[in-house]
Amino acid sequence: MSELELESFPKSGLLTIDHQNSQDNVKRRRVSDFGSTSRTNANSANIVLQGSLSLSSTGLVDVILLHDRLIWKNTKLHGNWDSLPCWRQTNVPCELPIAEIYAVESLDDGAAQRKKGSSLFCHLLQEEAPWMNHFAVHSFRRSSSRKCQWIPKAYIFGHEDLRICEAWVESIQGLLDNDKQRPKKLLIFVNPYGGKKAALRTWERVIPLFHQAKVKTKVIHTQRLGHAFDVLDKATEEDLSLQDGIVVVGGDGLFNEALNGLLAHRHTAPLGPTPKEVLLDSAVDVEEAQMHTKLESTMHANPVSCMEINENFPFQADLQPLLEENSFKPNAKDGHNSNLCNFELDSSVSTETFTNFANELNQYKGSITMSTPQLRIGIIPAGSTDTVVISTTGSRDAITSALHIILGDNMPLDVVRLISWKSSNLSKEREEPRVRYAASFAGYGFFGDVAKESELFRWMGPARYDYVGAKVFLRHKKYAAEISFLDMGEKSNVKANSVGKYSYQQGKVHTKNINQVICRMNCPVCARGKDDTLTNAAEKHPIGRSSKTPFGWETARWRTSHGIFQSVGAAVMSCRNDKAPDGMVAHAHLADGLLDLIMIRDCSRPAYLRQLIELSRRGDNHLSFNFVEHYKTPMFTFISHGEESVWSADGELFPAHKLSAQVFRGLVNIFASGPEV
Ligand SMILES: Nc1ncnc2c1ncn2[C@@H]1O[C@H](COP(=O)(O)OP(=O)(O)OP(=O)(O)O)[C@@H](O)[C@H]1O
Repeated sequence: MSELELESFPKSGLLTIDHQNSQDNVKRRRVSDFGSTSRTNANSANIVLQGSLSLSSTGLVDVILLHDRLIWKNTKLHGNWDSLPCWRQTNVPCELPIAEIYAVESLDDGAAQRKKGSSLFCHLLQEEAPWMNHFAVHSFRRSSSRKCQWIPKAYIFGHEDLRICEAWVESIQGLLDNDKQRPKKLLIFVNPYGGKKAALRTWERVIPLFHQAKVKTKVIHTQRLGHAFDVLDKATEEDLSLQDGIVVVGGDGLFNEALNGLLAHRHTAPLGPTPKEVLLDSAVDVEEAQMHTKLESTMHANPVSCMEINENFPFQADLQPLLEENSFKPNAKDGHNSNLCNFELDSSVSTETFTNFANELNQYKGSITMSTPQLRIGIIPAGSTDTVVISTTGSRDAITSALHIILGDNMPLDVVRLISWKSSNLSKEREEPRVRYAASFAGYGFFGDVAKESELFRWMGPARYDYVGAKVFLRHKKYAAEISFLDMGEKSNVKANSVGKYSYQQGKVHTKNINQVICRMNCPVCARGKDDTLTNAAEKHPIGRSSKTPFGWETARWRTSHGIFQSVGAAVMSCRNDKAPDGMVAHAHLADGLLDLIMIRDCSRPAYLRQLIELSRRGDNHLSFNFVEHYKTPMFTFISHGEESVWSADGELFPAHKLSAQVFRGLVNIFASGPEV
């Protein structure tokens, strides 16, 4: 049988049930994936079931169930299925991807009566014969006014023969069950304390969706800070293997706890480049500080040596020649004050050395020692900012998030590992570093201070960030620090050419090198590195860039920035939020293996205010201030020289003295598919 034609449809009953083919895995295709060819492949091999049914608000329809979608058409319209130009004229979607059906259920009399209140089909029910049987196909529609928001929508089909309804339910349910990505069992953490303290109500709103989809849930109401972390950290592999995913009903803080609880003892990777081991206390001795800066830069110039140094504290004698070889010069333009010096060392990393290091990290990238490494984390937003959920689904809506989870959406997410190194001048013995993971944002200086102080005002709810932000801004503190990072050659701004002053760039500047692709569903940038394996890692950058790309890894080099900063931010994702709908860093990606390092140097209050407003309103595309440096990097190290602030990593506060950070591409999987628009 070639293309299906409407005339070939039966006027009642069932034609075909293809049980054999219905065992195939469901193709996870969304409406947007079908394109113009969508209706041309309805051939007999694809058909699971077909027949005539009644559809609420439409009347009698001819229906075909394919392996990847459900198609129906009003029986009054005749002609070839391929050449129907005005399907949409009925205002009813006629094609529903299986990947967008979250549940199917028989409606017994009771359910049908309950549904009578629904405007969509009460009319039909009243007009239909009383012996009519019904079943509901639960899907969603996309909101026309709110980006990426999904609204549940039920399609009520009916037939006078109960067995026919049951056959349809069974067949559709079979296809849903065959989709192995859909979770069957979930562990849920509800934080009654987060955001506006509405998490319990939020959870109650979405429970019916999970019931309809027959997803079993085990719910834990968190009792205290760290509760979710402890549960997941202490969970045995057997406990975890019983779950298909972890869901948090809360904010970024609770998500961060779950993330860390899963990774703390299960992720292993070499520690990578470290900040220097000796404190440069307040940089009183500038000469000494410069010497250490030189040494540090030398270490960074050779990452493999750097890792060896980790093992052999304090420094190896054989580093000395390397140290002498490297040229080191203060940046003369900025050298008007030793404390404001902007030292920079451009040391190209040899291809071989870098590839070795990249391979080593790659080797450990996926090494989560968990029996269920594909365990996904989901978020139902009930926090104060909900950055992670907005950045990964495009919407701050509990129902939308619940639907993503039930449908089993899956995407990898970059995670940055932050290591806070503790050591003191008095004792040169190394202490155990403190390790923490973050998926959205880590910040120092202004950002750290706001995160720290806002905890004292939690009773204010989400408004605490505005209040504390204003307070910290007025204090206008500055911090001496040194940041070394692997510059991937994608920068959105020039280096500061004057420290302590500010001036605005004219027009659109310095964005030509930055990747302008906004991260969305099926993002090509995030997809680029998916096939990385150890075997081809030598030919590819660890973050997935081909060596042929203009700003690929052959241009990577270590840089060191040294001076007075107002804040340092590391954004792992775009950090969308209500105030900045495109994200604080609009061009950041969810799974490209890079973070956006934004260093804001000393500047006047008005300049800083303007920069903050620009950053929060319009994102990084407009960071055209010359006291702002913005680089994409997979790793950096940080040392504070003077008065300390704290690092805040997704709300978790860190001692700030020495820190190193590496991004692990796609380290965890989440229940999301990226913003659709
Ligand atoms: N019962 C509880 N009492 C006190 N704190 C709790 C409790 N349960 C969880 N917490 C802690 O509350 C912190 C914040 O929670 P959450 O992230 O859900 O909300 P939020 O901070 O308001 O939102 P956001 O992180 O989006 O700004 C988490 O770190 C969590 O550990």
